[in-house]
Amino acid sequence: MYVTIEGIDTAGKSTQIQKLQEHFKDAIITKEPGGTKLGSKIREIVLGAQINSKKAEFLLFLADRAEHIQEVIKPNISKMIISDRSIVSGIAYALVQGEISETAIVHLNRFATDGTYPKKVFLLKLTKEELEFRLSQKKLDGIELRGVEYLLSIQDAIVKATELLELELVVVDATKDIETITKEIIKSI
Ligand SMILES: Nc1ncnc2c1ncn2[C@@H]1O[C@H](COP(=O)(O)OP(=O)(O)O)[C@@H](O)[C@H]1O
Ligand SMILES: Cc1cn([C@H]2C[C@H](O)[C@@H](COP(=O)(O)OP(=O)(O)O)O2)c(=O)[nH]c1=O
Repeated sequence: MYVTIEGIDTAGKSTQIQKLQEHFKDAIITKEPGGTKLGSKIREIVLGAQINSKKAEFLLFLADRAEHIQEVIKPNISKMIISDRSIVSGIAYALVQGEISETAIVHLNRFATDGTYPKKVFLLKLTKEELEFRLSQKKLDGIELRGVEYLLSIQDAIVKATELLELELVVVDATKDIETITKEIIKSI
């Protein structure tokens, strides 16, 4: 089963992926952007904050996604795959960005993935207060520098993205302690 862990920056995705890896020893653990050789190069470019064109940024994420689906997801689709982000983030960030129409965003993402979507989406949901606290604790990258309100609107857009793709969504309270969250996810998988 292909599942994805979604959430805004600092929601605890990497932390949970690490815990899930300890539990599901045979699972394929992967991520977007950066789950392939090409993807790690694209990741450096998109997070480097030197892109001016929003369309260029969107297309780079799509290129990362197409390579990831072909090289990692499709060959392992019968196994347990746990991904840190997916098409769901791709659609959510692009919806909030607002320069590309909803129809084009969904259509181009379907093109990039050949319609290979996660079976289950876990959203690690943060409150504004906890997001502010966690951001204050880390060095921010280009996307995170866009601010708290921006990230909270992404969180809502993640829910919208799962509706547009008709995916099963499990909302998890990301302010709970790490072990409780891991248990909730494992129970639901
Ligand atoms: N459930 C939690 N409660 C408190 N702090 C957490 C929790 N999960 C993660 N963190 C902390 O929040 C920060 C961001 O976590 P991380 O897993 O890197 O998030 P993401 O991968 O979503 O950006 C880290 O400092 C991490 O230790
Ligand atoms: C997958 C994807 C991520 N993003 C953004 C979300 C994140 O801010 C950034 C990289 O994601 P991520 O690797 O989760 O960053 P971090 O480890 O700092 O949490 O790219 C998009 O804008 N579009 C996309 O399609």
